[in-house]
Amino acid sequence: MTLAVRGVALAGRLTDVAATLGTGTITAICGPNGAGKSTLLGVLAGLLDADDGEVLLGDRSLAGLRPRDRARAVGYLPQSGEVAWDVSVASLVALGRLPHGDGDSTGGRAAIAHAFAACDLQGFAGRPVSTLSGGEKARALLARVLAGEPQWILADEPLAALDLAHQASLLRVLRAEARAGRGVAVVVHDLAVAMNHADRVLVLDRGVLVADDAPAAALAEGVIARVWGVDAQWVGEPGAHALVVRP
Ligand SMILES: Nc1ncnc2c1ncn2[C@@H]1O[C@H](COP(=O)(O)OP(=O)(O)OP(=O)(O)O)[C@@H](O)[C@H]1O
Repeated sequence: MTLAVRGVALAGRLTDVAATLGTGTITAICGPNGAGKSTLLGVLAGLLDADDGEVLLGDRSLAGLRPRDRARAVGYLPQSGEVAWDVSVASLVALGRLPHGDGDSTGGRAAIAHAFAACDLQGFAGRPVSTLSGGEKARALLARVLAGEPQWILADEPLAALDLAHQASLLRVLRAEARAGRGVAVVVHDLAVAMNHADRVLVLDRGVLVADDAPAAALAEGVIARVWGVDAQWVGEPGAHALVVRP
């Protein structure tokens, strides 16, 4: 089922943005600081109300869904991983089953176990969240999203706090979730990650969607020069590109 924005506008943040995201794929949302990436993700998640336009899940308005149905459909991982209560990692991840109300059922427990394994959290179950490092907490918060088995995973800079191995592992997890039929949209600053791992890239510039295409086209050197104002060159091969920035 598609997730789409139509003519979305939010004063000073987004201007007439329209895009349709498909399940089974990873969409990267890129752009300079302040371009509107987090705002767009928040609108797609139904957490931010746009001044104009609408968000559609399939042919239904996201805003018209009951909160529980919306939470089952869309899992959102915010940029800043604040946890209001100092619960254990096990309790935090189990919260992902809240929209299903089945944390104690066989299916619920299996989903939680899958999320723990996917995020490499074995051994952390009893730890209070306040004692985790930044990267460990980021993995616990992602596990909460995965435990909910949402149709859509919307993640705001999920790689930012992760070391190299856990970045690679997270990208594998997101690819597996996409292969399983979910839709994945991630905000990323690392354009090489978007180039090598996304199926599609949206580029925002000052609130305007300026590219919506396969990575090689959306992140062409000319687009990077225009949007980021940086003289950069792609080197390497498809799937293993690196971006060389000329000073
Ligand atoms: N709550 C808010 N109220 C008003 N303006 C906001 C609010 N949050 C963000 N903005 C502004 O909206 C614009 C887009 O912000 P947004 O956080 O979506 O950008 P971003 O592309 O995610 O940036 P970054 O890469 O720095 O995280 C920015 O100019 C920002 O200052």
